[in-house]
Amino acid sequence: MLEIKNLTKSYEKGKEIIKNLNIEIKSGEIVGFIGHNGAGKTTMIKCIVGIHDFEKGDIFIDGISLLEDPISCKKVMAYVPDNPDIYENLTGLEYLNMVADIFNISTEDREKYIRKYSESFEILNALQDNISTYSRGMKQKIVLISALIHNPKLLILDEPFVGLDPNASFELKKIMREICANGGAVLFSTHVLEVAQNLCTNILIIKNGEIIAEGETKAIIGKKTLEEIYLENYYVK
Ligand SMILES: Nc1ncnc2c1ncn2[C@@H]1O[C@H](COP(=O)(O)OP(=O)(O)OP(=O)(O)O)[C@@H](O)[C@H]1O
Repeated sequence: MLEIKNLTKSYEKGKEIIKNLNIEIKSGEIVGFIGHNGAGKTTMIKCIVGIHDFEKGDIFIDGISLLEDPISCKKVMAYVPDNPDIYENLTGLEYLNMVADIFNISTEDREKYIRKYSESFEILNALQDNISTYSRGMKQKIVLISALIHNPKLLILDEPFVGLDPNASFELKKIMREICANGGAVLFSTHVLEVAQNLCTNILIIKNGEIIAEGETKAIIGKKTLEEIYLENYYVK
C-alpha cells in the first residue's frame, strides 16, 4: 500500500533530515510511527503526502509513483496534519462540502459519510456553525471527517490523538481498524506509546532520520511494554 524507496530529504544543503529511508506498509496494517522530537516523523509524513519534495528516492502509493503521478496518489490517500488549521470563515459543513467537491464525491456519498462520521465524532449539531467558533478538538474532528470523506485506502495522520476527547479517540481507533479490515492501511505518528502498543499491528521507530526498528508490534515488544523497549534501546540522551 505504501512503499518508500531510498528516500533522502534535506531542508538545507548537506544536512540530511531523512537518510536513505526504506519502508513498506502492507494493506491491513496499522503502523505506529514513533521517535524522539526532531527525529524526522513530520518531515517523512510530509514527503509521503506530497507537501515536501525530496532529493533522492521515490514513494509508491498503492503501486503508483508519487513522482510520476502525484494526483492519482492523492486520490487514494488522506492526510491529517498535527495542526488543524482550516478556513475559519466557513461553516463545518461548507468546509466538508468543499473537500467533497475537490474529490468529486457524489451527493449521496458525501451525505452518507458526513452523517456517519459527524455522528461518530459527535459534531453533527455544530456543522452549521462557523469554524472560527470551534474549539481545537472540534476543528480536528472536521479535519478527520474531511480526510475520511473520500474513503481513502491509505490514511496518514500526524499525532492524531492529541486534543481529541476520549469518545473521539475511541471512534478514531475503530475507524482505523475498519479501514484496515477493508484492505487499506494506516500510518500515524505518536508519542503515546500505550496507544501504539495497543492499537498498532506494526511499529516503526525513527532516530535522527534513520529507521532503527520496524516490524510487528508483538515481535518488537516480546513480553515487555513498548515503553520499556523504547527506553532501553532507543532513548536519545
Ligand atoms: N521547514 C523546515 N525547515 C528547516 N528545518 C526543518 C523544517 N521542518 C523541520 N525541520 C527540522 O527537521 C528535523 C526533523 O523535524 P520533524 O518536524 O520532522 O521532526 P518530528 O520527528 O516530527 O518531531 P516532533 O516529535 O517534535 O514533532 C528537525 O531538526 C527540525 O528542526
